[in-house]
Parts: sequence; structure tokens; C-alpha cells
Amino acid sequence: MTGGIGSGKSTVAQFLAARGASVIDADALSRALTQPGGQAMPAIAAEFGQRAVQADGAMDRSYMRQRVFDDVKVRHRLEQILHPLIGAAMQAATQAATGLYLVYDIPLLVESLARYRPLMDRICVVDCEETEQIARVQARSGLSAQAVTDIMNTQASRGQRLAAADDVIFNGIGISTAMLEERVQQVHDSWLQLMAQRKAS
Ligand SMILES: CC(C)(COP(=O)(O)OP(=O)(O)OC[C@H]1O[C@@H](n2cnc3c(N)ncnc32)[C@H](O)[C@@H]1O)[C@@H](O)C(=O)NCCC(=O)NCCS
Ligand SMILES: Nc1ncnc2c1ncn2[C@@H]1O[C@H](COP(=O)(O)OP(=O)(O)OP(=O)(O)O)[C@@H](O)[C@H]1O
Repeated sequence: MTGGIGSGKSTVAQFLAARGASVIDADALSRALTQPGGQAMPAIAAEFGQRAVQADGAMDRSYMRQRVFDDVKVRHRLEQILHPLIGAAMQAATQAATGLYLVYDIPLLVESLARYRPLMDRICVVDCEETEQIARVQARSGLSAQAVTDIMNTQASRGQRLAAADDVIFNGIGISTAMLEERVQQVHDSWLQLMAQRKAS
């Protein structure tokens, strides 16, 4: 499962988990790696200096967010530290998963399609108008519209994501939480059906 910033991936993930899916959330794994004592912290301190580390030992997310989305080189340096560790953590979580099926919530899946496509049975895109993504992220975080746009400009476009999708969950303007849950139920049912067909053949 993927989608742009603020598209509603975490909300969809909660609905799927409530229906018995195991969900592996790449953003959550990334946050765990950058907590106080997190596995990525020595490399982050060495690469970006103590300014990137809060007093409690966690990565200073606000400082790094500003640097990362202002300078592509900084973004790549942080990704070079975090992405291999996120990959390893995803593998470990995969071994531990016990759900009906496994959903990987990966914000940058389409940006690394060659890597992920062979590993996934289906690609599900949570889709939302760009204007609505900006509005929701602003409401949630207090970031400026420009700051959200800067993040979106580093990500795949809506069209690129939709072109990679096997399933689309539209969660844009006019979609209430109840409507979203109904759509999630349909997609969940279709996946169970596919699993049953595969088992039977
Ligand atoms: C840049 C950081 C410090 C911002 O932290 P912050 O707490 O503000 O945001 P959070 O981690 O919750 O991410 C929110 C969203 O930002 C977007 N985002 C994060 N990192 C990136 C990136 N490298 N490229 C494009 N978009 C990104 C995603 O849509 C993500 O869902 C943080 O996201 C980070 O450490 N990013 C590097 C790791 C990464 O690539 N994560 C995303 C995929 S797992
Ligand atoms: N249909 C909806 N109507 C109104 N608000 C919504 C809807 N879906 C999600 N939201 C809100 O929009 C924000 C973004 O949703 P969510 O956190 O699920 O997105 P996300 O794709 O996981 O975001 P991110 O990539 O930034 O982690 C949240 O504050 C959420 O409560």
C-alpha cells in the first residue's frame, strides 16, 4: 500500500488491521530507528552532527525535515542511512507477522518500484487530490502549504502512483470516514477472494 503524504494510508491501515491483516508501517519503523538509542542514531550523529540530535538522543525531526526537503543531497544522505535499516526491519517484521495477509505501508513504494514490485502480490494506492493532501497535512501538522508542497515535489506524482496500482482506494474530497471504511471492506473482501482462488488452484 502506498500513497502520497497525507493521502490516508495510516487510516486505511487501521481499517485493514481491524479486519485481521498484519500491517508493517515503514514510517513507524523509521521513527523507531531514530528514537533515543535507535539503531540509526550513531550514523545520523556522525553524518549530520549533534544539531541533528535532540537532548534526549532522538533525531531532531523538525531540523532534519527542513534540511531534507531543502536540499536533495541531504535527503539522499539521510535515506542512505535509513533505507537499508528500514529494509532490514521490514524483513524482521515479515518473519513475525501472523495476520490473514500482510500489508506493507510504504510511502515511497512507487519511487522504488523496481525493488518492490517483484515482492508484492498487489499494489494498492490510497488516492487523494493534491489540494486535499496539502489541506489535511496542514491541519494535522501546522506546516505551511509551501512546506507540504516541497515534500510532495520530492515524491512520485499522483499519475505515476495510479499507473502502478492494482487496487485504488479513493480517499479524496467528499469521502467520509464511513465511506472510506466501506471501500476498504470491498478491497479486503477482494483480496480474501483472490487468496481463496489461489489456494483452490
Ligand atoms: C524527513 C523526516 C525527518 C521528517 O520527519 P516527520 O516526523 O516530519 O515526518 P514522518 O517521518 O512522519 O513522515 C511523513 C511523511 O513525509 C514523507 N517523507 C518522509 N521521508 C521522505 C523522503 N525521504 N522522501 C519523500 N517523502 C518523504 C512521507 O510521505 C511520509 O509519510 C523523516 O520523514 C525521515 O527521517 N525521512 C527519511 C526516511 C524516509 O525516507 N522515510 C519515508 C519512507 S519510510
Ligand atoms: N476521508 C478523510 N476525511 C477527512 N480527513 C481525513 C480523511 N482521511 C484521512 N484524514 C485525515 O488526514 C490526515 C492524513 O491521514 P493519514 O495519517 O491516514 O495519512 P497518511 O497517508 O498515513 O499520511 P503520512 O504519509 O503523512 O503519514 C490525518 O489527520 C487523518 O485523520
